[in-house]
Amino acid sequence: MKLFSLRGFGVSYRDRAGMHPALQAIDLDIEAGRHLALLGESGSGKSTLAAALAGLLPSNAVSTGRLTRPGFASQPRPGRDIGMVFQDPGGSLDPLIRVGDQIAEARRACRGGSRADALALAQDWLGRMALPDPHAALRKYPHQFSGGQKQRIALAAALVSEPSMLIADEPTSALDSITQHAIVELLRTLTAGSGLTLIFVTHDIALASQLADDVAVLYQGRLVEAGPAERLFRAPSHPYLKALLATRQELKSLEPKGLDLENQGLGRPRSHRFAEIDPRDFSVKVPAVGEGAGHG
Ligand SMILES: Nc1ncnc2c1ncn2[C@@H]1O[C@H](COP(=O)(O)OP(=O)(O)OP(=O)(O)O)[C@@H](O)[C@H]1O
Ligand code: NI
Repeated sequence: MKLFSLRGFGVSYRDRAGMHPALQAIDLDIEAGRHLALLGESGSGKSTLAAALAGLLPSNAVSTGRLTRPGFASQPRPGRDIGMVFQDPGGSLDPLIRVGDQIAEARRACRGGSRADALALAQDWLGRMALPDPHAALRKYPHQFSGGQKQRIALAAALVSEPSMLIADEPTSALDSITQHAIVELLRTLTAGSGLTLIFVTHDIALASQLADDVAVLYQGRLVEAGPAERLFRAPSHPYLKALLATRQELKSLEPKGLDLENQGLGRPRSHRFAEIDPRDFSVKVPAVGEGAGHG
């Protein structure tokens, strides 16, 4: 089943100087239950496309062409039908509200129920997100957690209302690479077989390969490549994707051998979908900022 269908879709942003196209002539279908990575460099239009799908374009955005949502009975409601997580956990979390209350209120706003039940669910979700001591976490504030932990909390708040779809806009790009891969791996295992449709925005091809069924590549506001991840990574046709993959090869050849972080128990991803695109090729960095090193 198609959740979204875009034909000749475009978005421009209006300012005093005029209209600035951010997306042009996008033809794309998004299937329910699939994991789509939106890949592209900074400014290529990824967040604009994610916002358009969520129905959250800012007021100075003007869209053209067609965007239909055949998979939704009515206009999907952000929060209830579509969960969102952003790069900055501040975009998803309120610094002044206890973590438990935030997640519980997200649940109640969408699904009702008692506060006690919602808090129990909040604790449950924090546990699924592998947050240490989920019970104690309920009473803490966001600043008492590390960046990686905050993103786990933001994910719990987005998923607690059981949306049919999650849009994650570079949810890990502010984190160190080991934490990034740990969170993406968590997202992959949590969503595997759940039927949840995932749109994962990233400029990181290694992260994309870790969880995507399908990949859509944006370049300067245009969709230059889209299809099953396996095929695209094996046989890229657009020069931009080819260049990205070539960079990966160069990094690989520069990399010192024998840095086996996995055996040092540093939370490296356990499995990867594509042997040829191994996230580990990118992620050998000094693991100074570890997950679990909270600030509080
Ligand atoms: N609210 C806005 N008002 C005006 N222009 C915008 C707005 N949001 C984005 N743009 C412009 O639209 C273009 C696409 O931006 P967008 O944020 O969608 O790209 P992106 O691929 O998500 O980039 P990044 O990886 O840096 O997040 C850019 O030129 C950007 O400056
Ligand atoms: Ni963006």
